[in-house]
Amino acid sequence: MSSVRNLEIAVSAAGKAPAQPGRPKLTGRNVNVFYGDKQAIKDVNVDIPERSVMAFIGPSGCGKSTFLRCFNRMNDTIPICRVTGDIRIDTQDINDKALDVVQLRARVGMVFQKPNPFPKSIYENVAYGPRIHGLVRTRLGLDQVVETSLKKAGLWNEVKDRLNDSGTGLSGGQQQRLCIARAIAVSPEVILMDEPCSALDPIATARIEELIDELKQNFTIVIVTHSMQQAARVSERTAFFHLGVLVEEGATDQIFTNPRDKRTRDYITGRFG
Ligand SMILES: Nc1ncnc2c1ncn2[C@@H]1O[C@H](COP(=O)(O)OP(=O)(O)OP(=O)(O)O)[C@@H](O)[C@H]1O
Repeated sequence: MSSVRNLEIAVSAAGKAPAQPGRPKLTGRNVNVFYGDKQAIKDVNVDIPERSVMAFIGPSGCGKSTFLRCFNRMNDTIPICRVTGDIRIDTQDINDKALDVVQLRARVGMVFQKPNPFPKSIYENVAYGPRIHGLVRTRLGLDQVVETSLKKAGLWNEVKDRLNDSGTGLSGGQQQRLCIARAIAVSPEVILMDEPCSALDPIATARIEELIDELKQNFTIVIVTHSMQQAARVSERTAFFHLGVLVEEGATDQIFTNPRDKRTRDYITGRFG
């Protein structure tokens, strides 16, 4: 990366208010993740403050997505994957065998790299979660949740006259906002975002970034991104991973302007990765 680009990242990050971490919403202590014999996450400790945005950055394959998936037990869906350590939402042990994973995933929603609306109407995409979780029992209540969720996701004005059209017929950026509305509809506390803009053009990306900025008033957001500019723009805190290790975590402006670790400095100045 050129020094000019790096300077742009630093300037963008330095313009943010200094981030004093709030009360931790998510915590990980001595977290290790294995795929068979291969260790993907090595003894990671982190506190993720509530109602803020934390970005996970680092070179491809360093374990960002693997670690993100620990917070809603999505790694359970990979048979060879094994997670150890203590991972909590508030004081609740996420890996507690007695914990209802469906309920956990309502509390900790997820938005994926590729928008993945159900092949159903726009309305049904948003209404499905509240209905199966029994959050709303009347049609009027459901209408209200659909409208509120689409408004919070910044999509209402674009779709309000065609709620019965298929969600898959929307543009990529609209589909991603529909997926965010779907996540919001079950009133989560946390939204995990795994490279949510990587399939989007710059305008759709800017729209999602604005949305993230609004959503952090109410939700704790963790975003995996390959774009350091994006991390600098949207996050209060940034965690840099390398080879499965959380090398450095701190206020985003500190990570981009004054990293403590040489590996972080090398990555953000484009010397590797
Ligand atoms: N389902 C899987 N089975 C086996 N190994 C896996 C699986 N998923 C990830 N890995 C391995 O775990 C390591 C971390 O992968 P992960 O996808 O978490 O990294 P990442 O930092 O998110 O990468 P990227 O930025 O390329 O998405 C890699 O070595 C990867 O090959």
